[in-house]
Amino acid sequence: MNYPGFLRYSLNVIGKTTWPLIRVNTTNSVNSIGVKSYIILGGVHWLSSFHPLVICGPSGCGKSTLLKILMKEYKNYFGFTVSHYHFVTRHEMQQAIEKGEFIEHVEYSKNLYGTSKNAIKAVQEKGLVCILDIEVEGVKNIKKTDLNPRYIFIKPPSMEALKERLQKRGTETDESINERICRAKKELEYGEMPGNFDIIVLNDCLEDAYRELKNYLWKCGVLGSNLQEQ
Ligand SMILES: Nc1ncnc2c1ncn2[C@@H]1O[C@H](COP(=O)(O)OP(=O)(O)OP(=O)(O)O)[C@@H](O)[C@H]1O
Repeated sequence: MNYPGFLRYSLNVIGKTTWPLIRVNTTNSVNSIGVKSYIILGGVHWLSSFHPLVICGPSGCGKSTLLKILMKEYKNYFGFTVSHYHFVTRHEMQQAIEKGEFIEHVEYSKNLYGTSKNAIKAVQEKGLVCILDIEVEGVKNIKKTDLNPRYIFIKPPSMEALKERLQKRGTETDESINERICRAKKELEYGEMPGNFDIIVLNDCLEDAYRELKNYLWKCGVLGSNLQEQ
């Protein structure tokens, strides 16, 4: 069983030093001398300082699908915050934006969407890695802040495949699909520009895409090195 957020500490584990943070899974982990437990040598750091993850990609590329699998496999690691429409009046939201309460915000179809600092903080205070599923414009805004997340771009195999996925999902009208496809072209341009994202995951075969995403999360330390051994 994975420790819930508050119990996930940064530890120095016998036989190896893990940094900056590891997640301990006592039931399955065996350390270098074959003992199924850990001794805490280092200090305790809350995971709240951990880099958030920004996940971005054209509508229909499979962001939610991949995140659902990730959150199912690592139940107590991630907290989700979407760039959401706030159920307040437009005026109230504008005031909050002016006060600097939002880390990013964008306007689509005359609605304001945004991710508030409080929403991120609430996830981090639970000791979870905060996942932000946001649009390209939101990514651009986040890049101006000191949030310092890992940037992940999910890319569809082709425009045709993207359109087919949106049609099959059955959530959009023809008009909305066309709007999304139009927007996708610009988003792909931005997503594929070198330096804009830490990783571009091609979501053609879902299994391969998930493996690539997970490998990256291991590589950048979001998923702890001790878990890798299990
Ligand atoms: N690799 C894949 N192969 C085929 N279909 C896929 C694949 N990944 C996701 N899908 C399907 O494509 C559709 C769109 O996926 P999903 O809803 O996850 O996209 P999204 O990027 O989260 O979209 P939005 O930004 O609009 O929320 C879903 O019906 C999903 O089941």
